[in-house]
Amino acid sequence: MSSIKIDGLSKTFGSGRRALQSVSLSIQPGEMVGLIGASGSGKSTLLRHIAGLATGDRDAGIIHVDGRVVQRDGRIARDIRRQRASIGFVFQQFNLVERLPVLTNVCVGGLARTPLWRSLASWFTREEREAALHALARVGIQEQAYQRASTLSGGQQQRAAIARVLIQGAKTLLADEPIASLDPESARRVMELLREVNESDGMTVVVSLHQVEMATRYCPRIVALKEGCVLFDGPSEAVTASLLADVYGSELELAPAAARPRRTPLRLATAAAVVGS
Ligand SMILES: Nc1ncnc2c1ncn2[C@@H]1O[C@H](COP(=O)(O)OP(=O)(O)OP(=O)(O)O)[C@@H](O)[C@H]1O
Repeated sequence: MSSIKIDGLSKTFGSGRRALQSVSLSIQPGEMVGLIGASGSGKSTLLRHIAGLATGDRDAGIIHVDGRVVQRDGRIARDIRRQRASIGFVFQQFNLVERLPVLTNVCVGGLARTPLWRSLASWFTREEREAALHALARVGIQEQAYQRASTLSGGQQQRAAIARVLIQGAKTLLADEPIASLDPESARRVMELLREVNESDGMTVVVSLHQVEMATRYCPRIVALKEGCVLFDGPSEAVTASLLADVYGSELELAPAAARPRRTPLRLATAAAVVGS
């Protein structure tokens, strides 16, 4: 059974903009997939649809996660709250409640299993707190557990967000440009953490990234979107310069040299050179 199965998903926004066009994908349990594409190609829209945070066009598409329907023909499944408990979502901007302690933010990951009144009162059991501390230790920020989330660096906040997904007990982790606001070292640590969660816990990870080099380094499988369509779906080793030129087009041409993909694999550097020349 696929971890994520998407069949014929299309999404047209009110403006008439077709953000996704007949997208079909099948992702197996334990895969780590990098989602790449130029700005506006539909990466965030696709991730939000998988998580049931947005609905596709009517009569166009069905999404299963762990064998259960998330949405069908533009309608969200009735049991979506239960479904969401098994889908972790990490955002570019961390989505922590800044005035609350890190520990509370992480405990909230167990929300689906917690009665609403207890969550609202920020009242968690000792077991829940211990589990949150354990998750914080795993992501390497246990010493910050009692600080307000706002006092953490960007990288630490993103690691807290991942700890929250660990508490959630999610089988699938969707990460929407999780390193876009981070410095290179923090970005590397977050990507290492995603890989660790993927390999040690067998969690399925789908991560959208602007940095092609990061995507090919950490994700064995790459899915490239262009104008809402799947342009490429294959192993990262098969990502070539000409593919990148096709995926990014003028965006790659216009990007400052420092922002272009560099280094390994060699063909990525070639892509920048070819397209930028
Ligand atoms: N709420 C919305 N209303 C109207 N159009 C939208 C909405 N959200 C996204 N779009 C459009 O859908 C297309 C896909 O957007 P999306 O954010 O998924 O792209 P992306 O690949 O994630 O881009 P980026 O890398 O810049 O974040 C874009 O043309 C965008 O303008």
